[in-house]
Amino acid sequence: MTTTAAPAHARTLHVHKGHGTQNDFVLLDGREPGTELDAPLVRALADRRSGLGGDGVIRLVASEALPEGRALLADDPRATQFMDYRNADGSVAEMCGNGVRVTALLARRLGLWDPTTGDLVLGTRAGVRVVRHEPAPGVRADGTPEPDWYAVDMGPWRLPGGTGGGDGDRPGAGPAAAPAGLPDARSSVTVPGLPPGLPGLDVDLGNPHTVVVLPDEGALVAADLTAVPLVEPAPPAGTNVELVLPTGEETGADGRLVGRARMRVHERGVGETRSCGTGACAAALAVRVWAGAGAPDTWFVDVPGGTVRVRVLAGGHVELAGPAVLVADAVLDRDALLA
Ligand SMILES: N[C@@H](CCC[C@H](N)C(=O)O)C(=O)O
Repeated sequence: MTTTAAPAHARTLHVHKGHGTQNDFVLLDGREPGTELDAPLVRALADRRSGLGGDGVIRLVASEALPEGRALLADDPRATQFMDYRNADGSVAEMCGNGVRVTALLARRLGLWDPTTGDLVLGTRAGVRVVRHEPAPGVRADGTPEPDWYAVDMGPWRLPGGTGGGDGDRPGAGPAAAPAGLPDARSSVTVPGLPPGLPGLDVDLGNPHTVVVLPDEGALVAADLTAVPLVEPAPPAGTNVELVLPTGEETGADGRLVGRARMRVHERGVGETRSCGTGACAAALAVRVWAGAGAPDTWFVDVPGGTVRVRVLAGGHVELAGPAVLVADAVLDRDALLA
């Protein structure tokens, strides 16, 4: 006699879909049953043909539900919520800058965060991240407001050798737009469409990045990011590769210098995406390091999906700000999704 085991999970799965500058995510409310993530479920949700589609999948979950969350809570009892982030290929990543903003918006929608009462303190595998709400920066041509922005203290950044952020890490290696022969280059990066073996600077934002500064727009357009770039020596846990083109500096409203750069990115575990928040931070930091003394502390980074702002903060931290948007609530057929 055979018996039919009861399904381990409900046959439906309630999810949310959102993006930050078109870096898009499927999000789940960890309070709902059956939302524990594993690689097959993540891949199915992120699939753009047979699933809902996304660059990553995020579960907003009580920190006490995960070992990584419990470890954070011991150090910072404010971090009661945790961003469990996975790349589209099912791999676990330490951090996602755009994802933090969209997770903050989800926490707000779910009534788990009220920005009028204070900042959101969110646990991640890279540590605690503090999120501040910024009102919509402007209105669109049709008069409707742009989406609200969220500014995230992304914590400390690190260059090769474990050095932290700060002025002491700016050797003044020369103009940002002239990367050849930079003494800070620690990796050699080969991307189809570009000359082989370009110098790349490794920047740690909690997750790994390798930044290549390009000389002109032609190179930015010509780069073929359909395949994983070759980075040598091979980073042990892989890396996200940013191609960045500094496009100018201007004086901001407060009289301080503001830099601007364009970026394309190949994300570890995903492929080319239309934005990467940690990548934008890495790109701005690399350009600033290479530009040397007097380079701006604030950068606007233009990506295919929009614009984010990166600010170097005192104490070796960096801040990422940009929009967050939720576009859908959906109920999926779990069996069909995983079939
Ligand atoms: N899109 C994210 C980064 C996501 C993780 C990355 N692919 C990795 O594996 O490190 C961002 O906005 O930072």
